[in-house]
Amino acid sequence: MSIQLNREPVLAVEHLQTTFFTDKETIRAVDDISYTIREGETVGIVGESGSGKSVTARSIMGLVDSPGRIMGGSIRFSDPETVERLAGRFPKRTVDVDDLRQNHDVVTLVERLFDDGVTPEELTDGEYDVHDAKLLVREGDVDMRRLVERGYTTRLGVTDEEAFVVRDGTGGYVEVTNASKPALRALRGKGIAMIFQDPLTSLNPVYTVGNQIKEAVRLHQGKTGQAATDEAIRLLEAVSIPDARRRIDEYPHQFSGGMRQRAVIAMALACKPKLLICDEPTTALDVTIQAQILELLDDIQAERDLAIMFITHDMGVIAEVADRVNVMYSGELVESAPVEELFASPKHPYTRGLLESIPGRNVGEERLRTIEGDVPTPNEQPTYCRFAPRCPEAFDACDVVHPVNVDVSDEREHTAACLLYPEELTREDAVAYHRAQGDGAQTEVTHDE
Ligand SMILES: Nc1ncnc2c1ncn2[C@@H]1O[C@H](COP(=O)(O)OP(=O)(O)OP(=O)(O)O)[C@@H](O)[C@H]1O
Ligand code: NI
Repeated sequence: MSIQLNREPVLAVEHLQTTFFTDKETIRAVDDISYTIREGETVGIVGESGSGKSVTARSIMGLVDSPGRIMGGSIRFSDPETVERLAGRFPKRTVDVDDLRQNHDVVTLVERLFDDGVTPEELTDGEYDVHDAKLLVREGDVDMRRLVERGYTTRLGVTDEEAFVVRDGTGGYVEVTNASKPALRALRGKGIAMIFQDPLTSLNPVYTVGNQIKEAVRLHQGKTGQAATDEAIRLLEAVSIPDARRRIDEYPHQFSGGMRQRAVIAMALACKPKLLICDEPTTALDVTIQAQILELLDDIQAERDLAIMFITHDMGVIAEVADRVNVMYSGELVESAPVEELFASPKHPYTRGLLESIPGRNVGEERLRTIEGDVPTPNEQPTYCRFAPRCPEAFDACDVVHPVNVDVSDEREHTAACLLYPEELTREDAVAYHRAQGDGAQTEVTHDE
């Protein structure tokens, strides 16, 4: 647990939008969310039930199935080893930006795009007409990387199907939202691993714990026989399972809840992931075991430089594990800050509400204060604040203007999406600011269709 602001993000989520189309309704479970996770950093995702935490995680793992669909945005995973591995396996879906720069002229390519029906608005986020867009291209403000990032490789005639591995001199990334099913399978486990609340979803009851860990070791480290057994024992010891040599031959039902979760962590580690997503991994466990598991994750992280995305609705757990916290509400990210900053100076009324409901926080208070009401299901593109109906500080504009994330402190990287900010503006100016920003975003979403 240490803040590493100077390091490169290993995961960058931008304008992610994941929607479920059920018979009854459309649920915008993840509605335009952006954030990054750096190497060795733990990012906590917190919010009440139904706020979209798990759907965010499943989107990153490429595990969103019908009736769900990723409707927009990007998820870039920048682990160099994964990029090279997938580039090797999927050469036809890989582009090298340096190669493109050497062998193509960006002006010609963009003109071809325009001929092909791409509008200058699409290319410049709605800001410029053809003439100005061409000028931007000629002046070098639109470069090859940008074209590739916008997902134009097919239309440029560079690949037959949209590329999902992008390489260039500064490194590269895998674009999860474009990845094929086989690529997603190759990404999971070894690149990004996930631990769920219920360890039984990851353990098969008919095989011994040892066999399951050995299988992961075989798949991801290529070890077999005695070498695999030794590695499995080593992993079980690494997650502090006592008497590992004997317990390796036991079945999941012979393990306690805490021990099962440890075994699942051992399985995840066998894959040597770069990013570990933990979706409420300790919620079902008692407090002592929970604390042990959190400590274990902390040790493992320090040892392996793992990036961790930790989902929980428990602010107390967040305080213990996270370097940075993202607060989600009804599909949206409403506040993001380094953990100390968030606890010392929460800005969004929702975050304040969550903090007030932590047991033992308000000394002398008898009843635990909770925020009244429930998280609304996000059914439509919001033209208002989704928290307003429950917000103690709501005012008229909250019903008609959608708040965007704005910087709320001099501290680095603290944002909140609330019409009360930026604090230095008058309320009227702040509202006007959010309204203007929101209009911009709306145009962009339409063009991303
Ligand atoms: N397979 C699905 N089909 C339809 N709707 C879904 C599906 N999965 C999730 N949703 C909806 O997406 C929204 C967000 O759900 P999500 O599971 O991400 O919430 P969460 O923040 O993880 O909550 P919890 O703390 O209860 O786990 C909810 O409204 C949920 O009903
Ligand atoms: Ni969940």
